Amino acid sequence: MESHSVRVAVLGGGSFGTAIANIIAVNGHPTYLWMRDRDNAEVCAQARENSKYLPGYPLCEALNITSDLALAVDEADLVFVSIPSHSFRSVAQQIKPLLASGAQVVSTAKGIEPDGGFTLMSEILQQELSGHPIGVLSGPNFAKEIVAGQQTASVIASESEALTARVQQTLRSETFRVYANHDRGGVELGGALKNIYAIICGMAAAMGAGNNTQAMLLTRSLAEMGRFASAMGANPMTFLGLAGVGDLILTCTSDLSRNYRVGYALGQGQPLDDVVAGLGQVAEGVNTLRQVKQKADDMDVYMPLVSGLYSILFERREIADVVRELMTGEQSYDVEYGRAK
Ligand SMILES: NC(=O)C1=CN([C@@H]2O[C@H](COP(=O)(O)OP(=O)(O)OC[C@H]3O[C@@H](n4cnc5c(N)ncnc54)[C@H](O)[C@@H]3O)[C@@H](O)[C@H]2O)C=CC1
Ligand SMILES: O=C(CO)COP(=O)(O)O
Repeated sequence: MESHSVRVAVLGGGSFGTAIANIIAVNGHPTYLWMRDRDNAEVCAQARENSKYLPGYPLCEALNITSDLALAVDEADLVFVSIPSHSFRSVAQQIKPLLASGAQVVSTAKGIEPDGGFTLMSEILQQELSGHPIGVLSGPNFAKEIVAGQQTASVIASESEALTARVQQTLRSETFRVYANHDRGGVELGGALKNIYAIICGMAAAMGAGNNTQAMLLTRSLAEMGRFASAMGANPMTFLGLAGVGDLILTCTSDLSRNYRVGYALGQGQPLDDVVAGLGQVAEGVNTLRQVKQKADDMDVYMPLVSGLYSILFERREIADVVRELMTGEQSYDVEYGRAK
């Protein structure tokens, strides 16, 4: 436990923000969970439960739940931004005038800014909150399993050793373990990219894919992730860690994943807009697919699974035709880090 208490703000009263805020409050640190909706904040504070996102899981009595952003952020030593990528920049801009100097800021979002510039969430924080130490938290972390007390590991990535040490101390518990990594870009890309492949694996499962196919998809997904990350200057070895293969396996094999559920529904023939609208939570993989497809084309990075899913979701191609094309295309190398194809 950190020698003194750390004042923490968690922004975003959804599944993941609520889960990590609760851990930190249970650990005895003054913790504020900010959610934008005042009525929802008051109901959660009274009920000591986030019934919309994590029904049935009581929240620590010491956890402060508020819709007052200034109150939440004021004098915070450490701020977690658990806001979906579509609104991430606007929230970062809102806290800019409120942050104490030296406050450390950590993104938990696993997405890419939707404006087509391929901006990562930590890059948004750097742009909007320059001068503040920045980190990224990612890994195989289903919020529902965290609050259920399942043993979980996560990774905090930052150039700042002080930030990684503080996050490790603030979040650690008997059921939550945090590993450090210096490759912030690689950890962040891992968290974002895996959501694309979760959609693919959910779709395959809905269509009756067996274990052979799931194993092939997981392996070739990892190959594409490493190839793309290398082209982006990240360390491909990062993808052998929790934010890479760890989160890929988790999210591609469980219907606890929103992205997996989107893919499954698509595999059953449901229209994308209906599926996303019916989810009630964020599924970052749909936007990430658009951004990664564009970036891979721009950089001429070979990502057949990304291109195949893109053609199904946005070019109305039949799944069966795309699968046939992928299976009968040019055969290449198994492990090809450093090779173009
Ligand atoms: N780092 C990790 O291991 C994990 C990260 N995540 C990521 O963290 C982010 C949040 O995920 P969840 O909490 O699961 O999403 P969620 O869909 O459960 O909740 C999103 C929350 O953001 C709020 N929100 C949306 N737009 C907003 C705005 N403009 N201003 C203020 N609040 C706004 C919503 O009201 C909701 O409370 C996502 O990018 C997700 O991929 C999710 C699970 C694990
Ligand atoms: O990132 C997650 C688990 O690590 C949550 O995945 P989904 O966003 O697909 O639910």
